[in-house]
Amino acid sequence: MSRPILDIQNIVKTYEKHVAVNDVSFEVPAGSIFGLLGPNGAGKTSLIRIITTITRADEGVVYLDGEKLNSRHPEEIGYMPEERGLYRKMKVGEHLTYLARLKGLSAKDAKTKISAWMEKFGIEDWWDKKVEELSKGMQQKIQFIATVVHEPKLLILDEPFSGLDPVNTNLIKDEIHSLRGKGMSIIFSTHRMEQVEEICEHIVLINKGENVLEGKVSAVKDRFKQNLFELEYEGELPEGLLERAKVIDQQPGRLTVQVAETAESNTLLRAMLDRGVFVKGFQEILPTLNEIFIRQVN
Ligand SMILES: Nc1ncnc2c1ncn2[C@@H]1O[C@H](COP(=O)(O)OP(=O)(O)OP(=O)(O)O)[C@@H](O)[C@H]1O
Repeated sequence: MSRPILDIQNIVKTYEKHVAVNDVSFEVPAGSIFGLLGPNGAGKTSLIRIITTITRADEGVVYLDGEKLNSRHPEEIGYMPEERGLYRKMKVGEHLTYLARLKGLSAKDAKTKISAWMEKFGIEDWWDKKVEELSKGMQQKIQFIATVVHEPKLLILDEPFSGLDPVNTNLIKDEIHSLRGKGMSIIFSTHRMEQVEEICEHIVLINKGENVLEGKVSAVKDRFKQNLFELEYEGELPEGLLERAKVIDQQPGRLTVQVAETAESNTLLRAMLDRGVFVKGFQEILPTLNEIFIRQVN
């Protein structure tokens, strides 16, 4: 396996007496979109602030691309916090240039790259607009540009779609996929599990400061599956066909069953076909990440 972009080992963070992060370890595979999940107060922001060197861990160590976290690393990370922080009185172009310069870009490079992003988003005429003249969603696009303009190795996005309409959500989503396609690694933190299902390949679930679940989304779902299958058919089901399966739900032409083990679903399907049932659909029902999240944090 290639080296992870981020290797988090035994991180502990305590605020006065409250342990916000309690011995958390996980790896973020390079070039992946990784979901950092957990309920309110789980410790996600505390972890992100350690990764971005805003605060220090009390214990543990973080490696970015194989190197122990150090003062050069902020230039290699792009962080879009949930609390957006743009200076309202500054003009958009000037503001983006200022932020890009902080991340190490030359004035010339900053201008070229910012202009390219503004053009890509169709907002090139916003250069001289003041931040306060922009709507919340418009400011969010600016914040996204500020986060990615220096082409960081690691992008950390906290609720990047909050406040965006569906068109702009898709625009940012497409950009996230395109950046990932160019090799960027992306940590995505959100409470919207359907977005995680859609976007992330790996996840870690933090609860009460601890890592309670991690892995590939497909493997996590597999681990929590309950051998449920949905069948769509035409006609009547012959007597005795469902003897070995537990019927969870039965509607005309549609059946949800639970079998003792996955292989039994094949036996059931074969029995249906052998007995002349016209099967229109047959599929396994895997738990949603939302269901898994709720089960794990309760
Ligand atoms: N500066 C601080 N001082 C004291 N306690 C803090 C501080 N920052 C966070 N905490 C506490 O640490 C715990 C973890 O907070 P954190 O912000 O990391 O959670 P989170 O997972 O990001 O939550 P959310 O999803 O609500 O943003 C919470 O109990 C919070 O009250």
